[in-house]
Amino acid sequence: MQEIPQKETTPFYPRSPYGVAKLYGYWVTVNYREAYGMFASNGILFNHESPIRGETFVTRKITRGVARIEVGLEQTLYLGNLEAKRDWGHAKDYVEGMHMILQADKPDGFVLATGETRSVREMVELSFAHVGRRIAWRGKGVDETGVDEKSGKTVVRVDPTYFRPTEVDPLVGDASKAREVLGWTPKRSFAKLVEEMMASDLAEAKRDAASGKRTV
Ligand SMILES: C[C@H]1O[C@H](OP(=O)(O)OP(=O)(O)OC[C@H]2O[C@@H](n3cnc4c(=O)[nH]c(N)nc43)[C@H](O)[C@@H]2O)[C@@H](O)[C@@H](O)C1=O
Repeated sequence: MQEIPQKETTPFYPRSPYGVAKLYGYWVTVNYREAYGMFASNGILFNHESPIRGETFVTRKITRGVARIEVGLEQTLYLGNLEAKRDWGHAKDYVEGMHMILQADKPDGFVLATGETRSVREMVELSFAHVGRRIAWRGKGVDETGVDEKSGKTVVRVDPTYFRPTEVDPLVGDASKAREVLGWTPKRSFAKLVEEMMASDLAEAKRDAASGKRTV
């Protein structure tokens, strides 16, 4: 990581082919703006989540997994790096931010982020707390497990398959420019985001349980 927190002027250091490809999009936008005077802006959006987030991204994987464990459809949630930290915001705030970027007086580049980080571990604890379960962590590294204090069952395990070859740690944004120039600030808290995702995934898990659907 080149600078913490990351702002518009922080040098890019992409850590995946996907990140590398995004830099093409970033610079071609700058180029069209500077070369042809087009209203072309970049939004540099940190992680933004919601109940309709894809099931393989870690926030949704956690809320969906916890809900399915709660209704008895699954036993265990397998995760990668529990210490990974992200700046997770609510997608609705980011969509509002994108709209504001396009209404600005002039085109430019803006970081949209909450400025707060949480770990995967915290996300797990908060999600289980929504169904009244406290997690006790036992062991270390790949052998670490999360035990539901109420039932004594192991509900979280580490699977190294999910480790990233080049982890970005910690990822946290500074959205001061968006606040000062556009008046954008995220309105929805992390706790509210998790609450919304858990409510949605619990409803879905209950529907799946009622219809006998047990697919992962
Ligand atoms: C800003 C950026 O945001 C997103 O990309 P991402 O940050 O890679 O999102 P993610 O939810 O896959 O991983 C978040 C963190 O969670 C850790 N982690 C632990 N255990 C598991 C695990 O079991 N699964 C996954 N997926 N991640 C895990 C993993 O190591 C990583 O540190 C996209 O919107 C992307 O489009 C984008 O632009």
